[in-house]
Amino acid sequence: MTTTTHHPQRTPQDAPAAAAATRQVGGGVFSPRQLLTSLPDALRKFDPRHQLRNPVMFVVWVGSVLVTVFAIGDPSGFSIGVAAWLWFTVLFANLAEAVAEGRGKAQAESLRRTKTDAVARRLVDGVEERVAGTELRIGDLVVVEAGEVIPGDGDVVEGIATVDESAITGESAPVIRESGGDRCAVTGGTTVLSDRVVVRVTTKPGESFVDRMIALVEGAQRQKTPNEIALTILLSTLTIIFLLAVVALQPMAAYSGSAQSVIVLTALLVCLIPTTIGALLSAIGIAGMDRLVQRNVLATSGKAVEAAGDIDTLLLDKTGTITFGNRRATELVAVGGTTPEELAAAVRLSSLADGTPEGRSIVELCAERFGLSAEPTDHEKTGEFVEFSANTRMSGIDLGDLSVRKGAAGAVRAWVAENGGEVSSEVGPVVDEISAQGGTPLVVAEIRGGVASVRGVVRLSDVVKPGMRERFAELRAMGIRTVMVTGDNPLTAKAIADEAGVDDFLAEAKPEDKMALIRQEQEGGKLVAMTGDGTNDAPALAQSDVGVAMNTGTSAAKEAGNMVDLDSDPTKLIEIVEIGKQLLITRGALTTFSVANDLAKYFAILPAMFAGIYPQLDKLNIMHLATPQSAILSAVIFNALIIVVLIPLALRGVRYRPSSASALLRRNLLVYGLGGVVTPFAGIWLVDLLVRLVPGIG
Ligand SMILES: Nc1ncnc2c1ncn2[C@@H]1O[C@H](COP(=O)(O)OP(=O)(O)OP(=O)(O)O)[C@@H](O)[C@H]1O
Ligand SMILES: [K+]
Ligand SMILES: [Mg+2]
Repeated sequence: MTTTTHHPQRTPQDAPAAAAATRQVGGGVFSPRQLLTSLPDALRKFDPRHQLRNPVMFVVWVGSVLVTVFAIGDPSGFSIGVAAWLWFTVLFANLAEAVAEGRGKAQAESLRRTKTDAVARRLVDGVEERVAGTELRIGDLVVVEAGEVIPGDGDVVEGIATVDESAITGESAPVIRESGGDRCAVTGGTTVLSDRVVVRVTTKPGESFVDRMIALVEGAQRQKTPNEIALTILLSTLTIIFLLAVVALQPMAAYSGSAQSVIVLTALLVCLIPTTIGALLSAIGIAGMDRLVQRNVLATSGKAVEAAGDIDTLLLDKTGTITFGNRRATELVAVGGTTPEELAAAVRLSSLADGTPEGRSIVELCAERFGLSAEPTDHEKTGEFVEFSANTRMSGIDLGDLSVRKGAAGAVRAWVAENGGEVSSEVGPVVDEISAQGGTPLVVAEIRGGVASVRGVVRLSDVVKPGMRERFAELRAMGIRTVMVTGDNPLTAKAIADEAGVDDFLAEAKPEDKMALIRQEQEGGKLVAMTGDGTNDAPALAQSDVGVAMNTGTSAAKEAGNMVDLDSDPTKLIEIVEIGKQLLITRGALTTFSVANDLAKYFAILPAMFAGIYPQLDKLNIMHLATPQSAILSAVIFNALIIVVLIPLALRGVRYRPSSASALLRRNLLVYGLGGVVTPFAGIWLVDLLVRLVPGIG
């Protein structure tokens, strides 16, 4: 069997770059050709059932039908022109959504290719049988050896292997997957490169990670977020107000002897209701998800992506998130007259059945340094193993009248005291020294012949991932407080916290403490993000507003969170926050633009419409639009074209630079508010120059 130490560690810095290179297929820059390739999908969206989901565009759809009926009854350049351009308005909105969805399709395609029909070697009562991967059920055990594709999602329950996950992560460096610890989860469709593992299947066929990923990037599972629903309600309200305003116009117009036709009123209504944002809203949301996928992050909810834009506090677990997480025994320190050999014998015994990476590394160290066997004798097999848990923070064995425990210093001290023993004064300084250096001390104690005593300390070493400090500084600049939460002791926690550069830390945290800390922050009105990898992080990941599970982590962690980072890079949250902020800003900016745009159109068209009856209004017709008809048609055309013009911005997103919320608001009001007022005047004037050439209009 290989050991984990000699494998190259992939660094979180270069992973996203490599992944991005392979992920350019679907995303990246917008090209006008996408408008053409998405046309069939856009046409399918004319289905009224689809339109109903978007009240603003549904009104346009109904208006188009209405005007078409009238245009057929009384065909003219004007009526046909308005009808055609109203349909174009609906088409352009459909296109925006179809283009956004289309970018995910290419990614989905490349993912589908990983769904090979792998043959599984299922274990039934220790006997292997070959079945199709699609026949696997939750709980099945399968054997996978070097060169074979893992047939389904699951947890490694036996063995250790290097796995090529490039099919999913785009990252070519192999990763280590092993039983017992926080790095046990494997994904169907990835390939085992070395060794042999037994995997317990954790998902049903059709509901695997890749299946869900495909559904996600295709936007098939997209549901409106609470923010989107709120905005849709606001837009619908505006639509109703404008509908009433337009209807109220008619008696006024009739009174002055110029009752307006249904075509004109419908055209006016469509120009006034917020069609720009109505058309682009869904594309903005899909594009946000897409940007995440391109950064190798999978979000299961759009709500989480939005929440990421407003995060105040980020909690990170230590082992496996801030550090690489392959915590290994590197030294044994005997205390109180115990010889190193005696300590090794005791700690080996306590770890023989300990399947965690820590436990196995202890057995390996004892074999390497003391020549002790890594396999239990028949007598040792009769012992009762005490499994490690994050709550007890201890593990060990009871064998006849001998009991051995190893674990966190506090937990083992308490165990010794409970059993009437005394802790040698040598233990404290050793524990403190290991902790101060960022190592994790495991204290080893025994009850032998009825006497409880500490025999020594194991040093577990782990390495902080590079580049953490700079990236936490970036998070600080974005106004986000970083807190490391760990089950480890306060001294170790402090040493690692200092090295990594987090703002604060919480040590000796049990799973429920991590969750309580999140609740406490949330009760103070804060939005909390959490990154973690372990089963003991799962409750906290579920409680947090944004729960990012490391891909290297356990299935429990991945299920509990609402995002998975395929690169297992805890500082990925910086990009997640940026994407969230960008999403919120883009939506805000385009809403501002849309509403300003609509109000401006009101003042642009009305004077031209009524100039015939109220000649004094002609002074307000500052653009000197040719005729009321050309003014109306020009406005409808402009109203449709602006949607297409803004598709690239909706997909790309408004750029986010760290700055205060009020500065950002001021800038956006200036650019998108003022821009929204001015553009229609210029745009309608330009379109009018062309439209007036159409016979019967100018
Ligand atoms: N196999 C083991 N046997 C005995 N004690 C262990 C074992 N593994 C870990 N411990 C002790 O239990 C403590 C708590 O472990 P836990 O997994 O809850 O947190 P952690 O891995 O240290 O930190 P994090 O929460 O950041 O992952 C560890 O710090 C260590 O002292
Ligand atoms: K409009
Ligand atoms: Mg842990």
